[in-house]
Amino acid sequence: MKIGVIGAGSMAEAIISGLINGNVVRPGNIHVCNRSDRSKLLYMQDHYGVNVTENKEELLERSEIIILAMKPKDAEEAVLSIRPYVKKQLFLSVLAGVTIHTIQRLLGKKAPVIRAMPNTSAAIQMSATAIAPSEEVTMHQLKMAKHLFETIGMVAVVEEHRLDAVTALSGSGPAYIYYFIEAMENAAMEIGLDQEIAKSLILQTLAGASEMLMQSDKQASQLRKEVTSPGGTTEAGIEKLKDYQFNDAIIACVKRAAERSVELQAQVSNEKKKIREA
Ligand SMILES: NC(=O)C1=CN([C@@H]2O[C@H](COP(=O)(O)OP(=O)(O)OC[C@H]3O[C@@H](n4cnc5c(N)ncnc54)[C@H](OP(=O)(O)O)[C@@H]3O)[C@@H](O)[C@H]2O)C=CC1
Ligand SMILES: O=C(O)[C@@H]1CCC=N1
Repeated sequence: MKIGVIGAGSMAEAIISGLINGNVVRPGNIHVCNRSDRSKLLYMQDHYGVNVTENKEELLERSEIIILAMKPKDAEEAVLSIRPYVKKQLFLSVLAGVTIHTIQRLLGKKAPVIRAMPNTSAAIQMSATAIAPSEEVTMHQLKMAKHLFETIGMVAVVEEHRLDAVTALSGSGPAYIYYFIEAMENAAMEIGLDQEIAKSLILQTLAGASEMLMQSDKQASQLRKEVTSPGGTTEAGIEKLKDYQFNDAIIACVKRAAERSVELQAQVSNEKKKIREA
Protein backbone atom coordinates (compact mmCIF):
# COMPACT_ATOMS: atom_id res chain seq x y z
CA MET A 1 0.00 0.00 0.00
CA LYS A 2 1.36 3.43 -0.95
CA ILE A 3 0.04 6.08 1.38
CA GLY A 4 0.20 9.87 1.23
CA VAL A 5 -0.65 11.81 4.37
CA ILE A 6 -1.70 15.47 4.22
CA GLY A 7 -1.01 16.82 7.69
CA ALA A 8 1.68 15.81 10.17
CA GLY A 9 0.00 16.53 13.50
CA SER A 10 -1.06 14.30 16.41
CA MET A 11 -3.52 12.17 14.47
CA ALA A 12 -1.30 11.74 11.42
CA GLU A 13 1.57 10.72 13.66
CA ALA A 14 -0.59 8.29 15.65
CA ILE A 15 -1.75 6.57 12.44
CA ILE A 16 1.71 6.54 10.86
CA SER A 17 3.40 5.16 13.97
CA GLY A 18 0.66 2.51 14.29
CA LEU A 19 1.09 1.43 10.66
CA ILE A 20 4.87 1.30 10.92
CA ASN A 21 5.08 -0.30 14.35
CA GLY A 22 2.54 -2.89 13.22
CA ASN A 23 4.68 -3.63 10.12
CA VAL A 24 1.70 -2.91 7.89
CA VAL A 25 3.27 -0.37 5.57
CA ARG A 26 6.95 0.14 4.91
CA PRO A 27 8.09 3.66 5.88
CA GLY A 28 9.41 4.10 2.33
CA ASN A 29 5.84 3.71 1.03
CA ILE A 30 4.55 6.60 3.11
CA HIS A 31 4.81 10.24 1.98
CA VAL A 32 3.91 13.02 4.40
CA CYS A 33 3.42 16.74 3.94
CA ASN A 34 2.14 19.55 6.12
CA ARG A 35 1.52 23.27 5.68
CA SER A 36 4.68 24.95 6.99
CA ASP A 37 6.22 23.24 10.02
CA ARG A 38 9.44 21.99 8.47
CA SER A 39 10.85 20.83 11.82
CA LYS A 40 7.89 18.48 12.32
CA LEU A 41 8.48 16.96 8.89
CA LEU A 42 12.16 16.43 9.70
CA TYR A 43 11.16 14.82 12.99
CA MET A 44 8.80 12.47 11.11
CA GLN A 45 11.57 11.57 8.68
CA ASP A 46 14.13 10.92 11.42
CA HIS A 47 11.77 9.15 13.77
CA TYR A 48 9.78 6.95 11.38
CA GLY A 49 11.87 6.88 8.20
CA VAL A 50 8.93 8.11 6.08
CA ASN A 51 9.37 10.33 3.02
CA VAL A 52 8.55 13.95 3.63
CA THR A 53 7.83 16.51 0.97
CA GLU A 54 6.55 19.99 0.39
CA ASN A 55 5.47 18.96 -3.10
CA LYS A 56 1.84 17.84 -3.02
CA GLU A 57 1.83 16.87 -6.69
CA GLU A 58 4.63 14.38 -6.01
CA LEU A 59 2.82 13.08 -2.92
CA LEU A 60 -0.40 12.44 -4.84
CA GLU A 61 1.40 10.86 -7.78
CA ARG A 62 3.16 8.39 -5.51
CA SER A 63 0.16 7.37 -3.41
CA GLU A 64 -2.87 5.12 -3.95
CA ILE A 65 -4.43 6.16 -0.66
CA ILE A 66 -4.48 9.74 0.59
CA ILE A 67 -5.12 10.36 4.28
CA LEU A 68 -6.54 13.82 5.03
CA ALA A 69 -5.38 14.75 8.54
CA MET A 70 -5.55 18.53 8.92
CA LYS A 71 -7.88 20.49 11.23
CA PRO A 72 -11.39 20.96 9.83
CA LYS A 73 -10.82 24.73 9.58
CA ASP A 74 -7.86 24.06 7.24
CA ALA A 75 -9.71 21.53 5.07
CA GLU A 76 -10.77 24.05 2.45
CA GLU A 77 -7.25 25.32 1.73
CA ALA A 78 -5.61 21.90 2.03
CA VAL A 79 -8.02 19.99 -0.20
CA LEU A 80 -8.12 22.75 -2.83
CA SER A 81 -4.30 22.61 -2.91
CA ILE A 82 -4.35 18.92 -3.99
CA ARG A 83 -7.36 19.19 -6.30
CA PRO A 84 -5.36 19.49 -9.57
CA TYR A 85 -3.54 16.21 -8.84
CA VAL A 86 -6.52 14.00 -8.00
CA LYS A 87 -6.67 10.92 -10.24
CA LYS A 88 -7.73 7.51 -9.01
CA GLN A 89 -6.67 7.76 -5.38
CA LEU A 90 -8.85 6.60 -2.50
CA PHE A 91 -9.31 9.36 0.11
CA LEU A 92 -9.45 8.56 3.82
CA SER A 93 -10.51 11.55 5.87
CA VAL A 94 -10.15 11.65 9.66
CA LEU A 95 -11.54 15.21 9.87
CA ALA A 96 -14.15 15.64 12.59
CA GLY A 97 -17.44 16.96 11.25
CA VAL A 98 -16.46 17.37 7.59
CA THR A 99 -18.87 15.42 5.38
CA ILE A 100 -18.11 13.22 2.40
CA HIS A 101 -20.15 15.65 0.32
CA THR A 102 -17.93 18.58 1.36
CA ILE A 103 -14.74 16.64 0.69
CA GLN A 104 -15.92 15.62 -2.78
CA ARG A 105 -17.01 19.19 -3.50
CA LEU A 106 -13.56 20.47 -2.53
CA LEU A 107 -11.86 17.71 -4.54
CA GLY A 108 -13.96 18.79 -7.51
CA LYS A 109 -15.11 15.25 -8.29
CA LYS A 110 -16.98 12.32 -6.84
CA ALA A 111 -13.80 10.54 -5.81
CA PRO A 112 -14.08 7.53 -3.50
CA VAL A 113 -13.94 8.90 0.05
CA ILE A 114 -14.01 7.02 3.33
CA ARG A 115 -14.57 9.09 6.43
CA ALA A 116 -12.91 7.60 9.45
CA MET A 117 -12.96 8.54 13.09
CA PRO A 118 -10.02 6.90 14.87
CA ASN A 119 -8.50 8.05 18.14
CA THR A 120 -4.93 8.73 19.24
CA SER A 121 -4.56 5.22 20.69
CA ALA A 122 -3.83 4.33 17.05
CA ALA A 123 -0.21 5.02 18.02
CA ILE A 124 -0.18 1.76 20.02
CA GLN A 125 -2.56 -0.15 17.71
CA MET A 126 -5.44 0.32 20.17
CA SER A 127 -7.65 2.79 18.31
CA ALA A 128 -11.42 2.47 18.31
CA THR A 129 -12.23 3.55 14.75
CA ALA A 130 -15.50 3.94 12.89
CA ILE A 131 -15.53 4.28 9.11
CA ALA A 132 -18.22 5.35 6.63
CA PRO A 133 -17.74 4.94 2.86
CA SER A 134 -19.09 7.11 0.04
CA GLU A 135 -21.15 5.45 -2.72
CA GLU A 136 -18.13 5.48 -5.03
CA VAL A 137 -16.06 3.25 -2.72
CA THR A 138 -15.76 -0.31 -4.06
CA MET A 139 -15.99 -3.37 -1.81
CA HIS A 140 -12.29 -3.92 -2.41
CA GLN A 141 -11.46 -0.36 -1.27
CA LEU A 142 -13.67 -0.68 1.79
CA LYS A 143 -11.96 -3.97 2.70
CA MET A 144 -8.57 -2.34 2.20
CA ALA A 145 -9.48 0.64 4.42
CA LYS A 146 -10.95 -1.67 7.05
CA HIS A 147 -7.78 -3.74 7.01
CA LEU A 148 -5.66 -0.60 7.27
CA PHE A 149 -7.55 0.69 10.31
CA GLU A 150 -7.72 -2.81 11.87
CA THR A 151 -3.96 -2.78 12.01
CA ILE A 152 -4.21 0.14 14.41
CA GLY A 153 -7.10 -1.20 16.50
CA MET A 154 -10.75 -2.21 16.11
CA VAL A 155 -13.00 -0.96 13.32
CA ALA A 156 -16.77 -0.55 13.00
CA VAL A 157 -18.44 0.36 9.70
CA VAL A 158 -21.24 2.88 10.30
CA GLU A 159 -23.54 5.12 8.29
CA GLU A 160 -22.05 8.56 7.80
CA HIS A 161 -24.66 10.37 9.91
CA ARG A 162 -23.50 8.38 12.96
CA LEU A 163 -20.00 9.87 12.82
CA ASP A 164 -20.82 12.98 14.88
CA ALA A 165 -21.85 10.67 17.73
CA VAL A 166 -18.82 8.44 17.22
CA THR A 167 -16.51 11.47 17.25
CA ALA A 168 -18.01 12.65 20.53
CA LEU A 169 -17.77 9.20 22.10
CA SER A 170 -14.58 7.46 20.98
CA GLY A 171 -12.76 10.12 18.94
CA SER A 172 -12.65 12.52 21.89
CA GLY A 173 -13.06 9.69 24.42
CA PRO A 174 -9.38 9.25 25.35
CA ALA A 175 -9.29 12.90 26.50
CA TYR A 176 -12.21 12.34 28.89
CA ILE A 177 -10.40 9.34 30.38
CA TYR A 178 -7.14 11.31 30.68
CA TYR A 179 -9.08 14.14 32.37
CA PHE A 180 -10.53 11.65 34.83
CA ILE A 181 -7.05 10.29 35.56
CA GLU A 182 -5.73 13.83 36.09
CA ALA A 183 -8.48 14.32 38.67
CA MET A 184 -7.60 10.99 40.36
CA GLU A 185 -3.96 12.10 40.50
CA ASN A 186 -4.96 15.42 42.08
CA ALA A 187 -7.11 13.56 44.59
CA ALA A 188 -4.23 11.22 45.45
CA MET A 189 -2.02 14.22 46.22
CA GLU A 190 -4.70 15.76 48.42
CA ILE A 191 -5.02 12.61 50.50
CA GLY A 192 -1.26 12.43 50.95
CA LEU A 193 -0.13 9.67 48.57
CA ASP A 194 3.26 9.71 46.92
CA GLN A 195 2.85 10.82 43.30
CA GLU A 196 4.74 7.92 41.70
CA ILE A 197 3.01 5.26 43.78
CA ALA A 198 -0.37 6.90 43.13
CA LYS A 199 0.26 6.94 39.41
CA SER A 200 1.06 3.24 39.22
CA LEU A 201 -1.93 2.35 41.41
CA ILE A 202 -4.26 4.45 39.25
CA LEU A 203 -2.94 3.06 35.97
CA GLN A 204 -3.20 -0.56 37.10
CA THR A 205 -6.71 0.13 38.40
CA LEU A 206 -7.66 1.56 35.02
CA ALA A 207 -6.08 -1.32 33.09
CA GLY A 208 -7.68 -3.89 35.42
CA ALA A 209 -11.15 -2.35 35.22
CA SER A 210 -10.94 -2.08 31.45
CA GLU A 211 -9.76 -5.70 31.14
CA MET A 212 -12.59 -6.85 33.47
CA LEU A 213 -15.09 -5.13 31.17
CA MET A 214 -13.51 -6.83 28.15
CA GLN A 215 -13.26 -10.31 29.66
CA SER A 216 -16.43 -10.52 31.72
CA ASP A 217 -20.00 -10.86 30.44
CA LYS A 218 -21.13 -8.44 33.14
CA GLN A 219 -22.24 -4.87 32.45
CA ALA A 220 -20.32 -1.91 33.92
CA SER A 221 -23.18 -1.28 36.35
CA GLN A 222 -22.93 -4.86 37.71
CA LEU A 223 -19.15 -4.70 38.07
CA ARG A 224 -19.57 -1.39 39.91
CA LYS A 225 -22.08 -2.97 42.31
CA GLU A 226 -19.59 -5.75 43.05
CA VAL A 227 -17.04 -3.18 44.25
CA THR A 228 -19.59 -1.29 46.30
CA SER A 229 -19.98 -2.88 49.74
CA PRO A 230 -23.08 -1.61 51.55
CA GLY A 231 -22.06 1.16 53.94
CA GLY A 232 -18.47 0.98 52.65
CA THR A 233 -15.97 3.39 51.13
CA THR A 234 -17.05 3.07 47.47
CA GLU A 235 -20.64 3.83 48.31
CA ALA A 236 -19.53 6.91 50.25
CA GLY A 237 -17.35 8.05 47.35
CA ILE A 238 -20.00 7.44 44.69
CA GLU A 239 -22.54 9.38 46.74
CA LYS A 240 -20.24 12.38 46.29
CA LEU A 241 -20.09 11.80 42.52
CA LYS A 242 -23.88 11.76 42.51
CA ASP A 243 -23.96 15.00 44.54
CA TYR A 244 -21.80 16.54 41.80
CA GLN A 245 -24.05 15.03 39.09
CA PHE A 246 -21.30 13.00 37.52
CA ASN A 247 -23.65 11.08 35.23
CA ASP A 248 -25.31 14.26 33.94
CA ALA A 249 -21.90 15.87 33.46
CA ILE A 250 -20.67 13.00 31.26
CA ILE A 251 -23.89 12.95 29.22
CA ALA A 252 -23.67 16.73 28.73
CA CYS A 253 -20.00 16.41 27.75
CA VAL A 254 -20.63 13.80 25.04
CA LYS A 255 -23.73 15.60 23.72
CA ARG A 256 -21.87 18.91 23.50
CA ALA A 257 -18.96 17.25 21.67
CA ALA A 258 -21.44 15.75 19.16
CA GLU A 259 -22.99 19.20 18.62
CA ARG A 260 -19.53 20.63 18.12
CA SER A 261 -18.87 18.05 15.42
CA VAL A 262 -21.93 19.40 13.56
CA GLU A 263 -20.70 22.98 14.09
CA LEU A 264 -17.30 22.11 12.59
CA GLN A 265 -19.04 21.25 9.32
CA ALA A 266 -20.68 24.68 9.32
CA GLN A 267 -17.25 26.20 9.95
CA VAL A 268 -15.94 24.66 6.70
CA SER A 269 -19.00 25.92 4.80
CA ASN A 270 -18.54 29.43 6.27
CA GLU A 271 -14.86 29.47 5.26
CA LYS A 272 -16.00 28.77 1.71
CA LYS A 273 -18.51 31.61 1.88
CA LYS A 274 -15.79 33.97 3.16
CA ILE A 275 -13.47 32.96 0.29
CA ARG A 276 -16.30 33.55 -2.24
CA GLU A 277 -17.07 36.96 -0.75
CA ALA A 278 -13.40 38.08 -0.60
N1 LIG B 1 -6.29 14.50 17.79
C1 LIG B 1 -7.21 13.56 17.88
O1 LIG B 1 -7.38 12.88 18.90
C2 LIG B 1 -8.10 13.25 16.71
C3 LIG B 1 -8.15 14.10 15.63
N2 LIG B 1 -8.98 13.82 14.58
C4 LIG B 1 -9.01 14.72 13.43
O2 LIG B 1 -7.72 14.71 12.88
C5 LIG B 1 -7.48 15.96 12.26
C6 LIG B 1 -6.11 16.46 12.68
O3 LIG B 1 -6.12 16.71 14.06
P1 LIG B 1 -4.75 16.83 14.85
O4 LIG B 1 -3.77 15.84 14.33
O5 LIG B 1 -5.10 16.83 16.29
O6 LIG B 1 -4.30 18.31 14.38
P2 LIG B 1 -2.86 19.01 14.46
O7 LIG B 1 -3.10 20.45 14.63
O8 LIG B 1 -1.99 18.28 15.43
O9 LIG B 1 -2.25 18.78 12.98
C7 LIG B 1 -2.79 19.37 11.83
C8 LIG B 1 -1.82 19.18 10.69
O10 LIG B 1 -2.42 19.65 9.48
C9 LIG B 1 -1.42 20.36 8.76
N3 LIG B 1 -2.02 21.29 7.79
C10 LIG B 1 -2.78 22.37 8.02
N4 LIG B 1 -3.10 22.98 6.86
C11 LIG B 1 -2.52 22.26 5.87
C12 LIG B 1 -2.44 22.39 4.47
N5 LIG B 1 -3.03 23.39 3.83
N6 LIG B 1 -1.73 21.46 3.78
C13 LIG B 1 -1.11 20.45 4.41
N7 LIG B 1 -1.14 20.28 5.74
C14 LIG B 1 -1.83 21.17 6.47
C15 LIG B 1 -0.64 21.09 9.84
O11 LIG B 1 0.61 21.54 9.32
P3 LIG B 1 1.42 22.75 10.04
O12 LIG B 1 1.78 22.25 11.41
O13 LIG B 1 2.59 22.93 9.15
O14 LIG B 1 0.47 23.93 10.07
C16 LIG B 1 -0.50 19.94 10.85
O15 LIG B 1 0.56 19.09 10.49
C17 LIG B 1 -8.60 16.91 12.66
O16 LIG B 1 -9.43 17.11 11.55
C18 LIG B 1 -9.32 16.17 13.76
O17 LIG B 1 -10.70 16.41 13.69
C19 LIG B 1 -9.70 12.67 14.52
C20 LIG B 1 -9.67 11.78 15.55
C21 LIG B 1 -8.93 12.02 16.77
O1 LIG C 1 -11.01 17.48 19.33
C1 LIG C 1 -11.22 17.24 18.14
O2 LIG C 1 -11.89 18.02 17.44
C2 LIG C 1 -10.67 15.97 17.53
C3 LIG C 1 -11.74 15.08 16.99
C4 LIG C 1 -11.82 13.92 17.93
C5 LIG C 1 -10.66 14.08 18.79
N1 LIG C 1 -10.02 15.17 18.54
